[in-house]
This record gives sequence, structure tokens and C-alpha cells, in this order.
Amino acid sequence: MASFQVMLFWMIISGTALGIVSQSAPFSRSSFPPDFVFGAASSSYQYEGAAFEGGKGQSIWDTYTHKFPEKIADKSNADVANDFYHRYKDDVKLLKYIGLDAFRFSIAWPRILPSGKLRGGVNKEGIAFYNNVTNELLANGITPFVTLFHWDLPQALEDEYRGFLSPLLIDDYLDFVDVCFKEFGDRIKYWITFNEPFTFISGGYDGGFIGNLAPGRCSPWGKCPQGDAATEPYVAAHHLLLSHAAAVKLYKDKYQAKQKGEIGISFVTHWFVPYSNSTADVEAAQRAIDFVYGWFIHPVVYGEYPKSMQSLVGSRLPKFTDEQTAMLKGSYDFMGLNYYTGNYAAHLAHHNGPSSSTADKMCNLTTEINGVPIGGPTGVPIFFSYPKGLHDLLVYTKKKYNDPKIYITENGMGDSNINVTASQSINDPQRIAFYNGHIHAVQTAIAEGVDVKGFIAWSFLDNFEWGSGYTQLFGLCYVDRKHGLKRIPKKSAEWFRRGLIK
Ligand SMILES: N=C(Cc1ccccc1)N[C@@H]1O[C@H](CO[C@@H]2OC[C@@H](O)[C@H](O)[C@H]2O)[C@@H](O)[C@H](O)[C@H]1O
Repeated sequence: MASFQVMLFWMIISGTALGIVSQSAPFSRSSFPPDFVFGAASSSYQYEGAAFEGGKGQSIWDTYTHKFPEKIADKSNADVANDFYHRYKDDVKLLKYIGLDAFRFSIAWPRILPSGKLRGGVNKEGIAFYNNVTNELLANGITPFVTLFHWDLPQALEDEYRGFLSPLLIDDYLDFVDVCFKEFGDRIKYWITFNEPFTFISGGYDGGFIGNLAPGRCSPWGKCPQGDAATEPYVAAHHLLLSHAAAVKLYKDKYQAKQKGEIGISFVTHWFVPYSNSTADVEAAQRAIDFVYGWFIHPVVYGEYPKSMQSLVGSRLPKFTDEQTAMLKGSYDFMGLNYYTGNYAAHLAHHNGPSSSTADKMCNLTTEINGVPIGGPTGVPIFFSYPKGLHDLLVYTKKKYNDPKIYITENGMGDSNINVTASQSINDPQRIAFYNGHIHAVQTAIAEGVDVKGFIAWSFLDNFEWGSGYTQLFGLCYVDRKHGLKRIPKKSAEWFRRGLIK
């Protein structure tokens, strides 16, 4: 099909061309494989609240939001968040009402090991909480997908040895996941070692791509108290990858035969489209994919960093030993993919200022060409609805990374909650159009042979959106923060409910 026809196809699919979306559910289970799962996602820091309760230790996000409130759009924090810690039973009922098959949540390391270390003691109240959540989900026929690290590192480890900047992190992470496998692995069959390594590393140690996230380190010119964006992102990423490989090895050596679960990792990437058809821009788009996606998926599949990173980053990129390469290579049963938007990538011949992991890829990333955005605008200024990007990412992953089993572990769009009423937030036809387009993109990829096993929406509820605080709403359900955190299903939740009817 000519490129215009392809573009028109995707615009119609995503509803942006017609500007309308049928209110009847345009997807149905019958158009997906029988074992395909639909779910919704959450994470511990963004949902639980009870930040100082139940024996929990402090995380780097508890510290970051209290120490640097100005780094959060509405100067808020997740001390209470959605109070999922106390309300999980009602939330499971709401998940069941929508008809979702799966619920993705993360285990807060400092709620299990408050000191960060096993020798500091296991918090029995933390074990009890996650047992209760797991049992409540299973009792309601909902499959738990558990993320072991969704950015809330114990503050004690950041204080003792600067967290991921030290190889000491690897053994402490291994002790933590060993406790989780032992305590919950008889019922949890889908484990995700890390959520979005790229976001945690780039946001936490560089700040140039998506802004600052905890632990809030970057080069001095990036207005951080400490850090070096030219070297620390690569050191921290290296230790994160080795932690992932060690966790997978532990699970496979000690638990998988008996517990019969699967283990993987959730990557994030935008889909990068060349700004022009010039060779320089086509190569820039590939470099962008290598530095955002390949940085982590390449070592997990092939045991080494992408060649483009090795040549451009040089001696600042740590090296894997042969033993580490062997442990990393093929360290997954499935891959999680988180996808939000597309970007255009143009070649950047040279950048001003010192090196950084953001600058190293020599790309200028934009979301429009001559004022025409890459997709439909959303309430997040940097995210546009571009379902074709998800399709192309899935086909790329199949071809480049050995045709893996894939779960979409996050996809969704944010609305701004500034100067909008609750009823306006609850009436969300744009989110229906967004999901209509992206679920069809998955359907098309499956028809082309990509082994996609599930689609998990971000997010079940509006929640604490990191640097955006509560100003961006990604939930299928509204959380009325002015009226006791009441949950109200949005139109998109009702749309999913109709599509999920068995
Ligand atoms: N969106 C991302 C990556 C990211 C993070 C911050 C800023 C830009 C891009 N990650 C996933 O998307 C979800 C939506 O993330 C929002 O994306 C738009 C940002 O403006 C907002 O701050 C962020 O929370 C997060 O809630 C999940 O915890 C995370 O796994």
C-alpha cells in the first residue's frame, strides 16, 4: 500500500481521521487468541500510599518528593497516593467489574526489606500485604503480573553505597527477589524483574531525555546536587542488567521447575521515525532505537550492548565479562513492552555542552514536522497517539530479537486534570480512540506473526505520575481526590467492559 494509504489506514483505525469512535466496543475477545489476556497496571509507589506504615522502610521516591517538592509539578507526593494499601479489596472488585483478566502490580522492596538488606530483617506486615493482594486477585479469577522493581529503591542502599552505582546492589537485589520468589512464587506465575530500565536510568542519572526522576542525579549543569550524566547512566545500567540476569538465573535454578512460572523484564521505547528519508536521518532513527531500546534489550537477548553504543560511547560504556555475557544472553521467558508515543529522529552532527547518555546518540528528537504532529495530541505534551508505532515496534522486535513472547505491559494516554471537572475527566472518548487504535495495532501485528500474549493498560486508576504528580490522569478509572479518593469508572472502562464480555 502507498504510504498515504498506510497513513490513512492508521488514522482511521485510531479514530483520528474520523474524529469519532463508535461507542460500541470495537474489539472483542474473539478477535484475539483464546489465551490472550487483557489487564491493567499499577505500581507500588504510585498507588499504595501507607508510605510510613506497616513496617515499610523509606524509598528513594519518599526522599525525593519530600526533599525536592519543586521537582513535582503540583509539589505533591505519594504518602497517601490511592491508598491501595487499605483499599485493595474494593479495587479488586472494580477490576472484576471491568472484566479484566490480569492485574500488574509491583512489590515495594522497602516494604519487604525495610533496611534494603536481608540481614536487616524481613517485614512480616509487608509479606502479609502482598499475600493478601495476591490471594484477593486469585479468588476473583484475576491473574497477577508482578514487577519486582518499579523504581522505589530502599533509601538505605542509596545512602550506604549509592544504589545502582555500586555492584553491591546486585546481591542485595538478589536477596530481595529470593524472598519474593519463596513467599509468593507458589501463586505468582508472571515475574517482571525491572520496569523500564531506560526510564529509571535516564531519569535518575541523566535527566536529559525525560526530565529528572529519583535518585535525581545528573551533571551539574543539569541542576542536580550530584552526578555525571556522561558516565553514571552507563554504570548504573550495567549493574541493573547484571541484577536482572542474576535474578533470572536464581529463579530458573531454584524455583521454576517447581513453581512453573515465567520471568521477564519490561522495556520502554518510543517508536522513532526518520525526520526525512536522508541516510543521515534514517541512521539517526536507528541510533535512537539502539540507545533507548537496544541499550537494555540487546544485552538481554545477545549478551552485549548494541554496536552503535559500543562505538559512540567508547570507554565510558562498561564491558561484560564472558561469564556475564553468558548469564545475560537469553535471560527471559517473555518480554514486556511499554509503549506511549512516536518521535521523529534527525541526525545531530554535534551537540553543545558536555557528554551525556542523551547526547551520545547524536539525534534531534521531535514530535512534529513543519507543525504537523506525529499523531493525535494527548494531555501529555510529549506524548501523541501513534498506534502505527506500536505495530512497527512489535514487528521490529520479532525480526531483530528472536521472535520473543511479548506482553504489552503498559500502553495508555494521559489527560491533563488542570481546570477540568470530574465529569469531564470521566467522559474520555479520546482515551477510547487511543485504545481502539492501539489494540487494533496489536491485532494487526499478531496477524503478521508477532507472538503477543497480552495487553495491559496503563493505568487501572489515575495515580501519582512521578514528576507530573496528580496533574496527569492515565486511569481507566477516575480517582476523586476531593472526595475521599472515590473510584469512578470512566467511559473507557465501560468500553473495555463491553469488549471483554466473554
Ligand atoms: N511514561 C513512562 C516513561 C516516562 C516517565 C516520565 C516522563 C516521561 C516518560 N513510563 C511509564 O509510564 C507511565 C506514565 O508516565 C507518565 O508519562 C508522562 C509523564 O509526563 C509523567 O510524568 C509520567 O508519570 C508511568 O506512570 C509508569 O510508572 C511508567 O512505567
